[in-house]
Amino acid sequence: MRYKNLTLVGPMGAGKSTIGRLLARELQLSFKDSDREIEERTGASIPLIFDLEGEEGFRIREEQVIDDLLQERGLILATGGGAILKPANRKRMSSNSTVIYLHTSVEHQLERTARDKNRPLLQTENPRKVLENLLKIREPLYREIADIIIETDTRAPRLVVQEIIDQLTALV
Ligand SMILES: Nc1ncnc2c1ncn2[C@@H]1O[C@H](COP(=O)(O)OP(=O)(O)O)[C@@H](O)[C@H]1O
Ligand SMILES: O=C(O)C1=C[C@@H](OP(=O)(O)O)[C@@H](O)[C@H](O)C1
Ligand SMILES: [Mg+2]
Repeated sequence: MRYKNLTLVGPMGAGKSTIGRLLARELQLSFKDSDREIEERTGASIPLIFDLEGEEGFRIREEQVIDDLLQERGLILATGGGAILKPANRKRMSSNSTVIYLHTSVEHQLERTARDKNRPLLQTENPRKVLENLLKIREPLYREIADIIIETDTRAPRLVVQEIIDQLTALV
C-alpha cells in the first residue's frame, strides 16, 4: 500500500462521492462515503435525519462515522461538505489521511446539485445564496486541511482522478 487513507473534502457538488468511488477503483482501495455510512447505520435518509434531529444531530453522527472510518488504513473516504466544520474531524482527517480538496465554483456546484433533492440545505428558494454563504465560512477550512487542491470545474471526473493520482505521486 503506497498511500495511507485518502479523504476527499469540498463543497456540495464538488464530486467527492463520484470521484472517491472512481479513485478507489483505480487504486484498488476500499471506498466509504460518510453520508452513505450514516444512512446504513441509522436506516434513515440524510433528509429524514435532518428533519428528525436537525443539522446538529446529523453532525454528531457524522463525527462518529468519520472517527470510526479513519481508524482504518488504505481507505478512500468521501466526506459531506460540512464535515470540516468540527475541529475534531479536521484533526482526525489531518492526522489519519492525506486530504484532497476538490475545488469547485458555485456556478458548477449549482449545476451539479440542481436535480438532486437529497441535500436538505439546498431545498430553499435561493440555493445560490446558501452555497455562497457556506463557502465563505468553509473555504478557509478546506484550504487549512488540504494536502492537495484539485480544480474540478474544468475537468471531467476521469481527469480529476488522473490529476489526483499525478499529484499524489508527486507528493511521495
Ligand atoms: N468533475 C465533474 N464534472 C462534471 N460533473 C461532475 C464532476 N464531478 C461530479 N460530477 C457530477 O456532479 C453530481 C454531484 O456529484 P457528487 O459526487 O454527488 O458530489 P459531492 O459528493 O461532492 O456532493 C453528480 O451527478 C456527478 O456525476
Ligand atoms: O455541505 C453540507 O453541509 C452537506 C453536504 C452533503 O454531502 P455532499 O457534500 O456529498 O453533498 C451532506 O453531508 C449533507 O446534506 C450536508
Ligand atoms: Mg457526496
